[in-house]
Amino acid sequence: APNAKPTKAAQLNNNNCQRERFWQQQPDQATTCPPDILPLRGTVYLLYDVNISEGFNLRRDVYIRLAVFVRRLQRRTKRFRNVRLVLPPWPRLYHWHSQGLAQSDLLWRHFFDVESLRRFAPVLDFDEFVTEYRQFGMPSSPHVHVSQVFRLTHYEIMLEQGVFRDKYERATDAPEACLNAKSISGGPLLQQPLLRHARYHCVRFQGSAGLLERLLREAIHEDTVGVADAHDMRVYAVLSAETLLHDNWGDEHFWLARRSMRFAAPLDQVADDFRRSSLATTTASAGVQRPVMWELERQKRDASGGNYLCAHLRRGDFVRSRESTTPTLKAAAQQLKQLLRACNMTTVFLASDATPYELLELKELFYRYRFVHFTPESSAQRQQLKDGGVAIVDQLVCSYARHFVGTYESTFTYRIYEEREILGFSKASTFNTFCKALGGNCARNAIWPIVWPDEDDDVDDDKLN
Ligand SMILES: C[C@@H]1O[C@H](OP(=O)(O)OP(=O)(O)OC[C@H]2O[C@@H](n3cnc4c(=O)[nH]c(N)nc43)[C@H](O)[C@@H]2O)[C@@H](O)[C@H](O)[C@@H]1O
Repeated sequence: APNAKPTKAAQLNNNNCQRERFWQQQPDQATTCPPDILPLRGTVYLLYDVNISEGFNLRRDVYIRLAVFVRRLQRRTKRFRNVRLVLPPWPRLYHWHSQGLAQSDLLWRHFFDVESLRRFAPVLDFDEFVTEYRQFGMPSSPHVHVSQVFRLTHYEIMLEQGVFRDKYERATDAPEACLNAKSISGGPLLQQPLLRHARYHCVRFQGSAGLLERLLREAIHEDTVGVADAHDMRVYAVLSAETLLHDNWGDEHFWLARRSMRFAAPLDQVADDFRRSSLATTTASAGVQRPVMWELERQKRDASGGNYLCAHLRRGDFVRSRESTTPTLKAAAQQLKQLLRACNMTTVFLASDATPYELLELKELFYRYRFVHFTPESSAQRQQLKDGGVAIVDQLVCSYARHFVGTYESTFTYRIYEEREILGFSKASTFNTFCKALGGNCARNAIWPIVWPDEDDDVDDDKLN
């Protein structure tokens, strides 16, 4: 009968079919799914979290470690064909000082273009994961059940007879802070009260993300011994994921993942508008490449940039904890003026976490120049961007500058270097570092240039086994 309620099985099958189409990115192919479509069985959801004290830009790097790992896992091994990396909601970070903004539990799509991430690796924003879990797993359960949680911690001694070996072990004799699940973050797993976990392990871990494959296989094996449907859905979580190293730092896979990290369109728009109105710069006039999709980017080194110098001057905790390498405001201004003269420019854009008082002081030091700084134009815009979004706008404005200088050992600066590498600037205009004092012989940041895939290389040549 046409109005009969679909059976539970048919409903589930249809759900599975819709999910399959979602992942194949063919949403419009058919209005109804064939009834005999195979459900997406054996999905493994990998949740992860990063130590609460880590900042935004290190977290971006940890994402790349996991995205490269999960993409490779999915492409290479049948068991993990349906692996999904779940993006951890952003907790309120230590550096997000502004009051009166809703700054905890932010989804990744607030900052990043998740569809773009998804074209590199199978990732889900947290709410998408919960929806999938409910639809295809346990529709009636109020909680999401994580089978096993692995909290990573370092070995006390890293070298064995002078050799660094990749290894891990479940630790029963680790410090209390690791062993005690309750002390993870002083709250629920990933700060998400709806997550419930069964087994919790403290794991000494040393090595790259690739080593997680063995850990996951062991966990799946333990969970499926004697279970009727060994290919049921599974959820695992890795905590303190910053412990993982890159499988191969700076190779073409790293850079594909990095290029797929496009910012959310509304943030891009704010940066675009600001560059146009305050710095008379557009994508075209800066001669940078920004095709709609990152897959269309090509090797390039001739971007000219807008007619301004950008400085990322890290203050805040750096002033105290990195006193020996962080310049005073006066020393920073001296170095910038020297650069302005050398580049024959009169405008400086400053990205900084400086206090309003420090900004005023800096502005005075540039009285003969044009000193530009981004602040949201209204309280509504501040509410929309939040502290994390304002920082991204700063990074985007610096990425389009003719010349850039950043702060020693700041991951915020490193992400700007990377963005400029993708946009096509010369290395000389990008990899520059403030010294403690003008004319000093100082340590500089490392230069890690972009690696483009060979035109003939198939970077997706991983084989299923
Ligand atoms: C050594 C480590 O350095 C790490 O900092 P570092 O790598 O610079 O970079 P991040 O880890 O991103 O942390 C710095 C945070 O401070 C704010 N911030 C820094 N510079 C700017 C800027 O130019 N504009 C705006 N709007 N905001 C800025 C922003 O919230 C950013 O995420 C710290 O996270 C760690 O706690 C530790 O101190």
